[in-house]
Amino acid sequence: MSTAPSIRLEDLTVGYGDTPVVSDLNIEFPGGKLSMIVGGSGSGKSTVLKHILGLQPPMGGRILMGGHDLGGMTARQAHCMRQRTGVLFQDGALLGSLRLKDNVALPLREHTRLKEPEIMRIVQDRLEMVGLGHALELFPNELSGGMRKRAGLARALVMDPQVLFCDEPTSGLDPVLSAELDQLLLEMMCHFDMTMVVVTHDLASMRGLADFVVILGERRCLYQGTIEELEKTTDPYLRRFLDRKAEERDAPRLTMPPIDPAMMRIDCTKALGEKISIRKDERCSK
Ligand SMILES: Nc1ncnc2c1ncn2[C@@H]1O[C@H](COP(=O)(O)OP(=O)(O)OP(=O)(O)O)[C@@H](O)[C@H]1O
Repeated sequence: MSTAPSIRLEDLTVGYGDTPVVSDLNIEFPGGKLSMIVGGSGSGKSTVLKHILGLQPPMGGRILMGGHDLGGMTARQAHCMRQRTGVLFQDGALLGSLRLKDNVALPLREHTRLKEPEIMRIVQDRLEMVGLGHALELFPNELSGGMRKRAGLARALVMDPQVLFCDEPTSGLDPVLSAELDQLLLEMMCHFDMTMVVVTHDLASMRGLADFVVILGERRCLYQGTIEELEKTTDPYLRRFLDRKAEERDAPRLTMPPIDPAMMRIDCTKALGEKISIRKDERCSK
């Protein structure tokens, strides 16, 4: 049974200035599952993600993570929430002046009191998980596009997140690398008990990965539910999304201890209550 938080959008309207991009979203991304937001270019996928990440205030409605209203949080609660949230940006968002090991270590140095040897152990561990155990000393410009994405994933996972957001993780990758990254995301879902929300254009990824799908278009939510239900739809607009071969979902089971809560700078269990706390067990419970 997953302890990862659900993310609920209630009557959410998002946009810029006075112009709504997507209106009246009522969606619950289930806790411990992998959800995908898809839709045509300009349908508002990134805008919705930006709002869930708290980078923009909503025009209306609210966003709840694990039952906590993001709009009503204290600064301390918001800090804790961010600490438990990983984000994989399209290009990995690595700092060019830092070696890979230091890019991945950044959140641990910022948010924990862990000593350097322990930080390096975790960094090495995460980089090995994404297949970059050999690349600690490299700078971002010495990595391929696929490696940069995997490095960004290692950094997004270094704080043992309960929620991971990915913005177009397979963009710019060829089909083989895309499939490898999909497989890696599945492995990470298994390894970390977390809620993952992925924005994508990639229908093969959607079919291969998603437990829950949201399709945006015409300034609203056109579909929310499972892939299985989506496959049965006769809606002409939605049928356009359904023209690629499904991929096998088969994630290996991995194990690794989480970061000791005593090593966190702020006790988020106290700040956020029981609903959002550092997990101690229940790996791969799905
Ligand atoms: N910072 C901004 N200010 C004003 N309008 C914006 C801003 N960012 C995006 N938009 C507009 O919001 C709408 C939705 O854009 P958004 O990037 O969310 O779509 P998307 O579905 O992610 O598109 P794509 O798949 O092409 O990345 C577009 O009409 C875009 O022009």
